[in-house]
This record gives sequence, C-alpha cells and structure tokens, in this order.
Amino acid sequence: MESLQDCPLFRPFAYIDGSWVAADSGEQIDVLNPANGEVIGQVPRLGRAETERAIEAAEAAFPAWRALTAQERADILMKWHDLMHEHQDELALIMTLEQGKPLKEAAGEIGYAASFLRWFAEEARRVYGETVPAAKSNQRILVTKQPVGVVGAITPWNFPAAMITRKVGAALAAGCPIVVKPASQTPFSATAMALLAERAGVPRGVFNVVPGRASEIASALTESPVVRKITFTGSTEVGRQLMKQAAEHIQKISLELGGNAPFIVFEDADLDAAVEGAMASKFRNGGQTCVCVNRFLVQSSVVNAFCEKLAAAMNSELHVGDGTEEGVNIGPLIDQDGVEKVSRHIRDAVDKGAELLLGGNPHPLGGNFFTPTLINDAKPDMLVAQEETFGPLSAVFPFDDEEDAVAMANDTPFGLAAYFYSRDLSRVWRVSEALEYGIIGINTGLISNPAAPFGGVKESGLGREGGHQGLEEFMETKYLCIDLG
Ligand SMILES: O=CCCCC(=O)O
Repeated sequence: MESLQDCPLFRPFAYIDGSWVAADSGEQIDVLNPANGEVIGQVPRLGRAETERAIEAAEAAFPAWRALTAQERADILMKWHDLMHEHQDELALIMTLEQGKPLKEAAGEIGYAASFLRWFAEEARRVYGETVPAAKSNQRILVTKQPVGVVGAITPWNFPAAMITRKVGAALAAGCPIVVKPASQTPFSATAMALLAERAGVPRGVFNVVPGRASEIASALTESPVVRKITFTGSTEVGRQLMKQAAEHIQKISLELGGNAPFIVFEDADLDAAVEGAMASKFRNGGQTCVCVNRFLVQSSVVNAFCEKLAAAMNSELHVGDGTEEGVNIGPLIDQDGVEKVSRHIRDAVDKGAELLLGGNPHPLGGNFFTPTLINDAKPDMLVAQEETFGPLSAVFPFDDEEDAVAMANDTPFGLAAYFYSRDLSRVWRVSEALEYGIIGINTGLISNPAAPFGGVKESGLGREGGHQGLEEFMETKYLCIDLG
C-alpha cells in the first residue's frame, strides 16, 4: 500500500445513522503523520447539529438493538472481532500513519482492541439477575439489569482503536447504542472500525462516529437528556469539566484520566526482571500511555545497579524512528507540545540537581522525535514527580525503606497504575494494600487485559473498563417487588 488513500478501510467521513457524511459547514480537520508532519487526509469537523442528529439516530436504534437476544448481539460483536483480525495489517498501518506508534505495536493494539469485542461478546451472555429474600412471605424480589440507554463516548489519540472497542464493545453488548467522538489526531482508526462494524452487521444508528469540535460535541452529549451515560478517556482536566456537565441531567459517567505511575524496585527484587518490566511499561507507545511508569522509586542500596542495567537496556533495545520502518520500536511523540513537555521536565529536573545519565534532548531526527532519557536523583519537588511526562523519560527517585517508598508512591493526586518488584511475600501483600491505586502490577510491567477491571482512584477517574465490571457500567439495576396476594 503506497498511501492511506489506497487503503480499502480508509474512510475520510463521519458515520451517522449508517451513512458516511460530511460536516454541515463543509469544514475539515487535517490529520497529520506525527513522524513527518505531512497531511495524510482530512475528516469532517462536526459540531453540535450533527452530534444531535447522531444522538437522535442512536435513540431511534435503541429499541430494536436492546430487543435482540444477548446471543444475537454477541454474534455481531464476534463477527466484528474476526474482521478486525482479518484486517489487522491495514488497521495497524492506518494507526501508525496517524498516531506514530511502530507498526508491530500498532498491530498489537489492534489485537488488544479486538479482544474487547470478544470479551464483551462473551460477557453479554452472562448478565445475570438475582433473587433476594423478601420481607413478607407472600412477596418475591427479583433484581434485573437493563441497558442504560444512549451512550456518549470521547476517546483519546494514544490508543485510537482499543479505547474505542473497550467502550463500544461494552455498550453494544449491554444493549446500548453509542455516539463516539474520536480524537482529532486519530479519527481514521475510528472510521475504519466503523466500516468493519457495519460489515459485521451492527445496525444503523447503533454505532456513530462524530469527529470534530471537542467542546461543542461534548456539550451536545451532556446537554441531551437522551444520553444516559458518558464515558471518557483523557486528561483529568477535561474529565473534571465533563463531570460537571454530566451533572446537569445526572448522567452516569466513567472517567479514565491521567496517571503518575510509580514503579518501586525493592532491594530484594530480581533486578533483571525489574529492568525488563521497566522497559515494557515505560516505553509502551513511546511513554505515551496513562499506565506508563512516570516515577522509578528505587531502594538506595540497589539504585546504581538498577540505573546501570536500565541504561544498558535503553541503549541497546530502543530504536527511534518512523514507525513504518523495520526495527523501529520508539515512534515520534504525537506533536511539538509533547516534545516541549518532555524537554521541560528534563530541564527542570537537571536544574534542581538530578543527574543526567542518558539522552536529554529531542532526537537528531528532529520533528516530534525524542531521545530516550534517563535521570537519577530525582526529587519530589521536580515537575517529573508531579505531572505525567507522557514521553520517553525515565526518572529514578532513590528511597530508603518500604515506608518511604509507599509514602512517595502515594504522594500524588493520581491513582491509576502502580508497579513494584519484590520477592518477599509479606511485603507483596503489605505494599499492594497500602498503594492508593486502582491497578497494581507486581513483578510485572504489563497489566492490560480485557478480563480485568481497568481504572483508577482519586483524580485518575471513576468506574472500570473491561472485566465484568466494564459491562455493568452500561447497565442499570432494577428490582421487581412482586406481591403474590
Ligand atoms: O492511556 C491509557 C490507555 C490504556 C491502555 C491499556 O489498556 O493498557
């Protein structure tokens, strides 16, 4: 395939009520390849009016979709899953061109994205109710689950496929239609998946894709009394705003927001395993993942050994470049703001006394590429301790004992993922219980799995995605109290 335009899954349109449409205004968004800044295509810049039409289409589609049996909805989701695997290479190329992650990683994300469709297809058939002992002998109480209704979803650029299927798979399995606003940087993964959903038999109006003006689309979704659930992955700042807006109609809301993941290495850890986990977690998507390590907390007695091993791994294993090139495993950052943020964190840390061990600058390739960087002696007053860097900067914070490590790890308003390495079973339990996070990786740097409830505490969000919990987010509980007379 020479370019995106040659790809049979390339759809430069919005998708509403089963039709491929342009913006009422005719306006378009340029979509750039972060590896070279070239425009790879355009999508319509939709606003309020088109979003309201998508909501109406979803509302109209709701009765028939919820009336299907769970098995019928599951069959459609499984067909969609199969089509994603069949088209894995094309979907991966679209993703690499618009998002930048290397092709192999993009193909991995497509597999991960498809796995949510399979997971929720299977879970759709396990939406069980309950019976509850009643207060009177002639009464019976039954608890049932019903789809919440029309859903509005807003998804991020860093996982352009998986963050859509994790929401859409659950919504559709539960019997809810959905309107998705994809990130403006990565809309083509969303429209390509909509094309496959259509081929899989998702009826018109059940899955709508509305690229465009974020604040207008978000307001249309939160101001509509028809939309009964908002689901968002992105920054804490935007999540906070959406939560305020969702309060208007008391919409159910799930928020997957920012993180500031600690990765604790205790002196009893297997250091080689810790370095392997560190590489997997820190450099996933070039550091642009909400569960990427942000702070390496390393016990002082092993800090030099850990830094040496991590520097060696970073030197030998990381190859920066255009994600379409063979052997590249670190693509560009998404844009210049991303580059500026990583540079700012490094400058601030070095000015405040951190030791620069590796890298430190934008990559000689220029543009949005950044050299993987390692600093030691980071301190809590540095920006890198307080904000999510979202780039290939490994910052090591030495600590003295377990109590210090846990206090440092929890010293943040965020609470998404945390990791630690230890071979002491009592410590494993103690630290797991003390960490104020929704996800804990113990002796592993990779925690993502469709069967597990992904989500954070504190300012990292509300609700869970994946697992059986992820389906419940799209359902209401109703109880029936039956008087037998
Ligand atoms: O930035 C957050 C994306 C989450 C990726 C995952 O599910 O691991």
